[in-house]
Amino acid sequence: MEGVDILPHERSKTQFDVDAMKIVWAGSRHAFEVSDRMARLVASDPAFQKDNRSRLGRKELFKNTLRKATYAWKRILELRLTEEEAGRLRFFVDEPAFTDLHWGMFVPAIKGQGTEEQQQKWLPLAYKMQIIGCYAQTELGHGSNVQGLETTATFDPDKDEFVIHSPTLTSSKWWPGGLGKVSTHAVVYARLITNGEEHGVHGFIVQLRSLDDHMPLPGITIGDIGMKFGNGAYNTMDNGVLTFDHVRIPRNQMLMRVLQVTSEGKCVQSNVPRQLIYGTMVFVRQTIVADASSALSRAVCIATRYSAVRRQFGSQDGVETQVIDYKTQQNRLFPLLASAYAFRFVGEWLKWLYTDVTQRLQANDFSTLPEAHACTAGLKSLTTTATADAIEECRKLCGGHGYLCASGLPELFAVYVPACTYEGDNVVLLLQVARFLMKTVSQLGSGKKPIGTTAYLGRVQDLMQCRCEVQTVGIIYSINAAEDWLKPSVMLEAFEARSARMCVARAQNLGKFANPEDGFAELSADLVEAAVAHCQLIVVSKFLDKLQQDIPGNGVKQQLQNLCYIYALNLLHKHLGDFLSTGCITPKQASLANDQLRSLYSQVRPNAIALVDAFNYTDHYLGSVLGRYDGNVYPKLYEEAWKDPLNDSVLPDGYNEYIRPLLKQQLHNSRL
Ligand SMILES: CCCCCCCC/C=C\CCC/C=C/C(=O)SCCNC(=O)CCNC(=O)[C@H](O)C(C)(C)COP(=O)(O)OP(=O)(O)OC[C@H]1O[C@@H](n2cnc3c(N)ncnc32)[C@H](O)[C@@H]1OP(=O)(O)O
Ligand SMILES: Cc1cc2nc3c(=O)[nH]c(=O)nc-3n(C[C@H](O)[C@H](O)[C@H](O)COP(=O)(O)OP(=O)(O)OC[C@H]3O[C@@H](n4cnc5c(N)ncnc54)[C@H](O)[C@@H]3O)c2cc1C
Repeated sequence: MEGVDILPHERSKTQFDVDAMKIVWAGSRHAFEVSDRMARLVASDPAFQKDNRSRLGRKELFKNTLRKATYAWKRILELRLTEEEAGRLRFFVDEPAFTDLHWGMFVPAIKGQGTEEQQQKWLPLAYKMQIIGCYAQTELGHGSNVQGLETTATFDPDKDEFVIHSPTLTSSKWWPGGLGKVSTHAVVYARLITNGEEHGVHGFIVQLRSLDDHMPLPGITIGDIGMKFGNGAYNTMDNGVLTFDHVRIPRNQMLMRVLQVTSEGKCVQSNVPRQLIYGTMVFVRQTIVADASSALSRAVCIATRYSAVRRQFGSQDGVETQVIDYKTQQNRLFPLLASAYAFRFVGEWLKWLYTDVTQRLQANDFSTLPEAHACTAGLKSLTTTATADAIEECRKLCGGHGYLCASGLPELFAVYVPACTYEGDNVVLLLQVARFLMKTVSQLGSGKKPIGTTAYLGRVQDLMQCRCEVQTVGIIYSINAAEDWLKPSVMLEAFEARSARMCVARAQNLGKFANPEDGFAELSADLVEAAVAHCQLIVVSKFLDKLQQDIPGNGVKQQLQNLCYIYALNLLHKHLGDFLSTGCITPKQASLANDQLRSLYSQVRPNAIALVDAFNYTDHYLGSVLGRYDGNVYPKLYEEAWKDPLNDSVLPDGYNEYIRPLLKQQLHNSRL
């Protein structure tokens, strides 16, 4: 069987209702319908063509992005799309652009940190795109350490204005997307100074460019920071540099939900916590988790379809084996497939958590903010690291052809990998989670019961005390056969115990230091491991929770169960050292877990193609010859090669200048 016959044959083996799975993946029938409509709209419009991106020079590429982004906006208005539809349309256009920062950070910053009055003034302008905004926080010399920003906003009571200034080279704003060439406005983060006193970092709405001729306003120097990793990729974005030379803005352009500055320069703290200044980052981190499942599922879809099409080495009847049938390929690919689903569900849950904390904040209940911060920071870190690694693994899973731009994977990797850095470097964010965990553990003795995602720390403490005498044989008695690993309570217990024990052990080690900050710095690598264990537990537990829901569709739940256990058992295998060294499981139980994992791979194998079809990606969105829905890989790859500009002529440019003289010289020398 060749090419176009393979994937239909694979699909005929499916053991579940793919249409029902599509709805589970999308989150609801409504979400599925919106996504499906927007994906088709984009795919069918030649204006959104994207297959030439990697061949364009920077200027052409950027102009092309401007064209697409403004055309997308025109279509959004013409079709009167809802906010949800517009978001999906931009998603399927699949080209990083200034609009991501305008809608994704500038608008949320004003919503989250602006007063009612400020929102009323600025949001309508932003909603109509009469102003275009970006989020200017990071500086050349300071990114992770927000408290270390140098830009100043000094209040001048005589004029009722703030003076925004960049005192040093290192205080230049550096990186903000959309800043370099497009934004007319920015939310700029700067140290507030009133009456000679410092009041920490706050956000200010600053106009950067004239609304008439787009020229930078007096005192503002602005430009693009230069080419980034990869061809095409994130180079569609104008990440920018910006300096201020005593730029004046009215007092009412400081975002004042957290702290108000009066006309006398007095600071009045409102009843919301200071940390809300970081609120936009919490919001964006939550969306980045949802995006991780999109990027990962896209790579996995390409690698899975291609692994079914690709054959290597013989079988007795002369037909080579589909590479997807090799256990090694399954062992690399299926955990990534499972992770895509796992991240989807934890992303759904995180969205719920974010909505919940936002509603509480509006009612002046700030109690869940630390947990929301820890969860968004930790899950952003966990899912983006795993996704970036997974995209690269998918490229390798596609062998040599994965290295071709036509596979779609090099560009996907180049676009995706900065997610490990932006919106908080992943290690820095895990250290935030570790701080939260250590604080929680330190409060256990005081009788304060941990809640939410840390509730298990209270429970497992009890468990550790009452079963300490049997620790050498593992704390989970009930695993005596491979199938025992398929019990949700067993899996949860193993992950909870591992995380709790790692946290408690780290807390005990911290206690040995006279100065806790010294201890934290010295043990930070260990603390990061505990934070990872905690975040992995959250993902596993939210997947298990998902399975408790009513999931309609023939065989759908069974497939999700298989994926959930593959996700968890693969993690267990990868982090076996943690599980064994903390005495949570025995080597025998670990070996049973591996047996179970292999058995699950066999169950997923006939459904693999349908499980990636359930993502409902159009060929346009996938942007991959290897991942085509019809599996017609080789003829299309062959066709694609001829489109390369090098093949425009038989003889390359430079033949007469270089190749011909070289060959002639060799000929001449050989005749001597
Ligand atoms: C396939 C294509 C995919 C495309 C994907 C498209 C996605 C599009 C989205 C975005 C595009 C990219 C745009 C990128 C934008 C940016 O990068 S913007 C800049 C982001 N910058 C950062 O994230 C900086 C990271 N640093 C920080 O967050 C902080 O400085 C810190 C590390 C948290 C440290 O803060 P601080 O110095 O103040 O330190 P602490 O003393 O540790 O904390 C004080 C207390 O505050 C609590 N805290 C900290 N942060 C928060 C928060 N965000 N919310 C709530 N609370 C917070 C902290 O826990 C301390 O609490 P405690 O005192 O009770 O212990
Ligand atoms: C594509 C892209 C888009 C971006 N868009 C924007 C934007 O729109 N607006 C904006 O304001 N910013 C933006 N940024 C900037 C981004 O937020 C920062 O790059 C990010 O916060 C990391 O900060 P940094 O670059 O200073 O890294 P650094 O903090 O300098 O990190 C360097 C290394 O030091 C380590 N490190 C740092 N601190 C610690 C610590 N305390 N303990 C242990 N290790 C540590 C890190 O793990 C890392 O390995 C963007 C960045 C990129 C790459």
